[in-house]
Amino acid sequence: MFLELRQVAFSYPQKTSPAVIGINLSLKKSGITAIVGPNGSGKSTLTKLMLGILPASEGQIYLEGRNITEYSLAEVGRQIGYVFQNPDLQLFCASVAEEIAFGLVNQGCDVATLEERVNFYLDYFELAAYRKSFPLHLSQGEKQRLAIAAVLANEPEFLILDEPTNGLDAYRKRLLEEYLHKVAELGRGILLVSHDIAFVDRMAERIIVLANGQIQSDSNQRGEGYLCY
Ligand SMILES: Nc1ncnc2c1ncn2[C@@H]1O[C@H](COP(=O)(O)OP(=O)(O)OP(=O)(O)O)[C@@H](O)[C@H]1O
Repeated sequence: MFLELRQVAFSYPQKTSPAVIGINLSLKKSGITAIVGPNGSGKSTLTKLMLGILPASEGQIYLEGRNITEYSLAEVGRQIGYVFQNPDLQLFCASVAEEIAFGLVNQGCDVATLEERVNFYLDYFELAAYRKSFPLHLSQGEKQRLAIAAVLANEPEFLILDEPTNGLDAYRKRLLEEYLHKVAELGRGILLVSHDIAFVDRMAERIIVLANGQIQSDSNQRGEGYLCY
């Protein structure tokens, strides 16, 4: 298993009830899984636990068989690409092109590959006209596309995307879907957190429903009303 959670719970300080509790979950390295559930059901908290951003209050989380507490955040980041729910928290470079190049430069990517990849992602996500712009001056949908492009450009083995369709119009959503399907076809794993039921319906082969911090259902089956939460 790529990720394994055993009896995981997490409580935010000064909160009386836990944000997530009793989570047992295994994720393979391939395939598209979605986590859905009402506001405040613990979806983002769960993804932050999987990334080691938050420490579990109870239970264990294993990444490729090793306890997540044994990894640095940078080590987890090399294995799991994470698109934040709010792109403003993710974007920090001086220009759009630098934002896409940042992870690749850190990986020691050679100049020719770097240029090719940055140009590819600028083109695919229709950001080429903004390559020299300051990322935080883009529109919400452009920022969202940039945040996604910057993570995809690193070509991580596994991707976690928190509300990736936020701010995207129907056409850009379709482009994202096509790209994520291609990523999945390459054998890489994708975990989507989303309220966008039509998007989840088209993308995910496994759907985990969270309610009150607990897994309410976890299914590959698509029975009638499976997404009514
Ligand atoms: N930094 C924080 N400090 C205190 N409580 C928090 C914090 N972040 C989240 N919570 C609480 O933890 C619970 C789970 O929140 P979380 O953001 O994980 O839910 P979610 O399912 O992702 O919600 P949404 O669909 O609105 O994004 C909620 O009750 C929320 O108020």
